[in-house]
Amino acid sequence: MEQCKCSTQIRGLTVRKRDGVIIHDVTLDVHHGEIMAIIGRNGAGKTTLLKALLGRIPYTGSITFTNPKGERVEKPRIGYVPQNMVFDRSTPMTVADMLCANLSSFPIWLGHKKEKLARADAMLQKVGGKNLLQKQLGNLSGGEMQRVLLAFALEPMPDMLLLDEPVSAVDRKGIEVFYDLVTSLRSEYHMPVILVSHDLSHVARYATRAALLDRTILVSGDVKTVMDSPQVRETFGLDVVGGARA
Ligand SMILES: Nc1ncnc2c1ncn2[C@@H]1O[C@H](COP(=O)(O)OP(=O)(O)OP(=O)(O)O)[C@@H](O)[C@H]1O
Repeated sequence: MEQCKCSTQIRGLTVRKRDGVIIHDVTLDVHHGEIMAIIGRNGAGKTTLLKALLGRIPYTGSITFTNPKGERVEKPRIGYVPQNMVFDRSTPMTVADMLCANLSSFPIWLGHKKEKLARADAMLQKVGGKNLLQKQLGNLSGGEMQRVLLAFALEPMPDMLLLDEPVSAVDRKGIEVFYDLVTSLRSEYHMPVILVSHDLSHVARYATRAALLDRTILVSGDVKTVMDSPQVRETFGLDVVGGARA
């Protein structure tokens, strides 16, 4: 499989909405092969930063993607696992319907072609969800839904993966399985991952670098440096020792 390619350079990124500035002058580099955790209080602008990276909202400043040779990549493939997915839980739609719809323009009510179903199954196997194919979306647990969303984000294999609080409503075992998967994607495909999280112990355990955002980047660097910084202690109001609550 082709190795994932994109590093990103964010320079002077500012997002404004009617009520004023949401994020201001954000400058950050994320290199391929690293898991960059974005941490910060509620409303600090973390999701807004991801939306700007996805090109879903207008911004000023620049976001540049480059391959390992330093060449610019104009349209990188970016996989996104959102904070949550709002949908009608009574929908008869199955995981197979969702994944196959992503794989073809064939209307799902006409059934699925065998090869698409096999591919959807392979996508699920990659994320440890091999028995989920025929389940209805409304019957999935939080952890199962996260795996389906991850499978969805990985087809086609992206150049960069964005995860927004991917483990809310997921139990401890499910969280570990999810992060182990993300870690293996990083090592197997050298995929850069940007992870928004409130859980500092997960950040300490799984991220390679971190940045504290509060409308702008207050501190960034290796995880320990960021965790030990006065800015993080002040924001989260706790002693952080090696990334865990003291
Ligand atoms: N479309 C919008 N219009 C106006 N304000 C918005 C819009 N989207 C977000 N905001 C505001 O921007 C701020 C940052 O929101 P954002 O969702 O990026 O924060 P966050 O750090 O991800 O928060 P949380 O940790 O609570 O998920 C919030 O005050 C929010 O109300």
